[in-house]
Amino acid sequence: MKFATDAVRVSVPATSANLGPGFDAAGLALGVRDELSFRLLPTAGAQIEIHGEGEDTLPRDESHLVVRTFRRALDELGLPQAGVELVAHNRIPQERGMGSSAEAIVAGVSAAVAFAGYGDEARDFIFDLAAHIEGHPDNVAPAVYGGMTVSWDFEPKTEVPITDAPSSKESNVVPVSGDAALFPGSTEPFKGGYHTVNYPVGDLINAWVFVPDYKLSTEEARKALPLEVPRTDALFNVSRVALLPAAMSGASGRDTNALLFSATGDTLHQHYRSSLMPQSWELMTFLRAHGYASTISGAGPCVLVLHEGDDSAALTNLLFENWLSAGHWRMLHPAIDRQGVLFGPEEA
Ligand SMILES: Nc1ncnc2c1ncn2[C@@H]1O[C@H](COP(=O)(O)OP(=O)(O)O)[C@@H](O)[C@H]1O
Ligand SMILES: N[C@@H](CCOP(=O)(O)O)C(=O)O
Repeated sequence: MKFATDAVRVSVPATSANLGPGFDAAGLALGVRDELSFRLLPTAGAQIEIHGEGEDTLPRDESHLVVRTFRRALDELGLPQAGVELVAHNRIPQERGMGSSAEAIVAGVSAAVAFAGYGDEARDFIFDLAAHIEGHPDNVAPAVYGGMTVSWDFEPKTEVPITDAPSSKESNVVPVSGDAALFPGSTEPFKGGYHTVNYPVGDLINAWVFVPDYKLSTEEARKALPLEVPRTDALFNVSRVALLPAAMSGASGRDTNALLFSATGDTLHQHYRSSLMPQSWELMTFLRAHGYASTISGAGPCVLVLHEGDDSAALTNLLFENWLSAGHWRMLHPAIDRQGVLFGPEEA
C-alpha cells in the first residue's frame, strides 16, 4: 500500500470513563480537544513539536505515545515506516482521568488511517486497534465515536450458555465452530474482541470536570483494585449501570437528576482508589452529599458532575470558598462531544 497524501490533521476529544458504575465499559466524550498535524519527511525518524499540555514532560522521540501507535498502525495497514513531523496542540490534561492516553492512541491510529486515504468507513478499524493497544475500550470508544458509549469484550468461546453445571473450570469453555452458526441471521458478525454501542445523551445534560493540581497515572490507580469483589457490591453496580442510559437520555419520564444520582453510584472501584486521591474523594462525596451526580472521572483524580440543566453558578457558589478559591482546582464545563475523532488530509 502507498501513502495517499503527505500531510494529515487529527482532532480527538477528551473522555470520561466509567461514569461511576460502568468500570471499563461506559464512557462519555467531552468537548476539550487535542489537535495534531502530521507531515511525512524524506528522512527517517520523528520530529515532534508540542504546545500546551505535556510540553514540559512528554518525550520528543520515537517513545512518544502518538508516534508509537502511529507506527503500529502503519504496520497494520501495510504502509512503510516513513519519517514524520508531528505538531501537537494539547488541551486535554494528562494523568488526570480525562482519557489523554486514549486520545494519544486514537490520534496515532487515525493519522495512519488518513495517510492511507481512508475516511469514516475506517472508524471501526480505529476503535478496534486503539482499544487493543489501550487494553480497555471505555475511553477509546467515545474518543472515536463521540457521545456516550458502552463497550464490551466479546469472547465467543466462553459466552455460550452453559446448560449443564460445569464440573471443572475447563468445562466452562465451550468450543464454538463458527460465530455465524451461533447467531443465524445476524447482520453483524459477533467476532471476538471489543465492541461498542452509542446511547443518546439528552440535549439538556451538562457535564463539569473538576481538575486538581495533582496527577495520578492510570497504571498506578489500576494496581489499587482487588481481583475479587463482594457479590453485594457487584449487584449494586449492575443495577446502577443498567440505569445509566435511561438517566443520560433525559427522556425517561422520571426526574432526570434523581436518576443520574442513582445511576452514577459505584461500589466496585472508586473507594479502593480513594487513598491515592483523598482530595478528589472528598470533593466527590461532598458533591454527592449535596445531591449532585458526581463520580471520579476515569481512574482519577478529576471529578465529574453530570446534571440536567446548567448549574454552573450554583456549583461555583457551593465550591468557591472551600475548593476553588485556593487555586488547587480548575472547573471545566465542556460540551458533550458528539463527533468523536476528526481526521483527514491537511487542506492545502
Ligand atoms: N497528548 C499526548 N501525547 C503523547 N502521550 C500522551 C499524551 N497524553 C497522554 N500521553 C501518555 O499517556 C500517559 C498518561 O496516561 P494515563 O495515566 O492513562 O492518564 P489519562 O488518565 O490522562 O489517560 C502520559 O504519561 C503519556 O505517557
Ligand atoms: N476504566 C479505566 C479508565 C481509565 O481512564 P483514564 O482517563 O484515567 O485513563 C479505569 O478506571 O482504570
